[in-house]
Amino acid sequence: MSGRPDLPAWRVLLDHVRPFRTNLLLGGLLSAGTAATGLALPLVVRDLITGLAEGGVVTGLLVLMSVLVLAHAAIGAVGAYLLERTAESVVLAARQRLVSRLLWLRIPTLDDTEPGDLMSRVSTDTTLLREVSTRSVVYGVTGVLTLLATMTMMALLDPVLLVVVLAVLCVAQVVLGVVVPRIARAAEHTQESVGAMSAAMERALGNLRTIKASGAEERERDRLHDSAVRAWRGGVRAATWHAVAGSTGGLALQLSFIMVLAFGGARVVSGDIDVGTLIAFLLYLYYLMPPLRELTHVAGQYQVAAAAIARIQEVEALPTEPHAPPAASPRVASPPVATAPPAASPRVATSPAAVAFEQVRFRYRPDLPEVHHAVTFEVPAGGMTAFVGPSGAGKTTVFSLLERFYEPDSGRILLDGEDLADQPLADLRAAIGYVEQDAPVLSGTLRENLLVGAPHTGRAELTEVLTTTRLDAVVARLPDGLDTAVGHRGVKLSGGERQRVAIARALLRRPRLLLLDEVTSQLDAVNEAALRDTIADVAGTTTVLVVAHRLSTVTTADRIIVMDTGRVRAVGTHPHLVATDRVYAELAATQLIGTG
Ligand SMILES: Nc1ncnc2c1ncn2[C@@H]1O[C@H](COP(=O)(O)OP(=O)(O)OP(=O)(O)O)[C@@H](O)[C@H]1O
Repeated sequence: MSGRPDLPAWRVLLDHVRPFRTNLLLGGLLSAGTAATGLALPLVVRDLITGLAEGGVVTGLLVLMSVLVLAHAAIGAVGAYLLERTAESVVLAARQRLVSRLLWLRIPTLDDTEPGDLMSRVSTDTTLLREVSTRSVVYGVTGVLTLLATMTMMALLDPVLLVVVLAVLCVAQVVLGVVVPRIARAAEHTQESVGAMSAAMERALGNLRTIKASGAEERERDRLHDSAVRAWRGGVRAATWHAVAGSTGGLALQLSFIMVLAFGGARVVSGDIDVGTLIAFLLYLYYLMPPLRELTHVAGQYQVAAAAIARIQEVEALPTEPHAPPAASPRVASPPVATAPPAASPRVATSPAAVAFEQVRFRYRPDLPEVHHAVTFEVPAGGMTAFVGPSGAGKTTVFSLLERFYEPDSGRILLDGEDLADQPLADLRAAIGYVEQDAPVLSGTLRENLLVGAPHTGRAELTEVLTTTRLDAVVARLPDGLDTAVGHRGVKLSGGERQRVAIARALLRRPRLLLLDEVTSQLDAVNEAALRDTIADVAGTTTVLVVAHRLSTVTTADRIIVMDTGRVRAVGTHPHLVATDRVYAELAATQLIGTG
């Protein structure tokens, strides 16, 4: 399946339908079979009536009629089921492909998109493929075949009258040529508005507390109503053009009828054709009506689907990260822990990683100022290293670059002396435990949250991590323990509990490199001290990098890297920096932690 946005919609549609062509063909044939059994029925009825009138035995015909009725119903049901199933399968495949793409989107791409809009492409736009991918294909094909067959019969009867009909239909075609693109534009507009509405909805419901606290419900409601009205307007416009297209087709046939009557009458008078031919021709003209109506409808449907396909194609064209599962579990330290089972301790089986930045320059987007100006530092394997410095200095960016959420513009980032750019992404991320600044917790149960990155964790290991992060008391307090649902973004937990859940989640991955971004900001003094002990413990077997505003968390660090406006200003231990670095000394002084 191609994600090229320049492909015409019909090519993309064919790509979507191709995997299901056998079912589609079968469904189409069964639909034709249903029509055939339906057509055969009147003939049997005619024979039956004739047979009855002549006093003959009609048992056979009655049986045949029953079989035809049953076959008609059964074939019709199976055909409809197959077509509907195929349509659902087309939608399912499109949704699965989009989901697989969205989860591997590159973070810079995600920074520039609205999640709600992307969600509406997966849920709403894919639904629009349903109708057009099966029914419309079948009706389109049968419509064209019927049209050609009928026109052939008309040509055989009187080619001159056929030319008259075609002339009228050509005029109608010109009108349709104007109308159909307008349906497309209206559909495009509707889908965009539905996307905007989903984005606004996601923004509102995802931040309802902030909106309520800011008293902004009415403004948000107006914004949502606006999007809904825009979608409605697009829908109404599309319906209007659909109606114009439908009546143009009908009108063209009525006009053809009048023209054929006039021209045909003249040809009968002049003796070119007989009355019977004219009547047969007029009957065929009426046979044209259903396929023409179907084809006009299909053209409209196609335009709506084309708008949805364009939006789906945009997602398919978004850049994604390469994805392959991690090669193996994180690198094992030598000698491996042979005496104790691996589940006994979450943190002894891996070897710590060394990290280095070499002249790293980075900006988030080409139009934004540089965030890292030749950042250089080295962190040996093991121990704890803290990043401190004013807000906006580029500390979190160090972590984002280590996770390869973004790529540096120049310079190198090394893990154990190997350039990150040369390491498979999945392996790299498997080696890193990352606790983000706002400690995100996913909706679901506490257990799901803890095990999201390490689903095969043993009970002993989980219990140990819960104890280390002091979550055991929290779990004991919760009504369903680990199986308690934590709510959207973990709203049912306190800020400090969320931070500890995020830390436990990272520890359970047994990282070789642990990145902790502002993880003590919401902890009370007791829990902060406990976490300090945990970090010190972890730092024995894992390289721990910490971003901290509170210097109390980092005074015991093995080294502190002071960053300022995208540069490394100084590196050293707390006492060394207090004595030698003005910015650090000021930070230490303002936080009243003493300078010793
Ligand atoms: N996704 C992003 N897109 C664009 N600019 C960004 C993005 N993330 C951060 N920035 C900018 O990059 C700069 C450095 O941000 P960073 O988060 O690394 O700073 P920080 O030192 O961690 O700050 P803080 O201590 O406040 O968390 C800031 O000016 C910020 O506005």
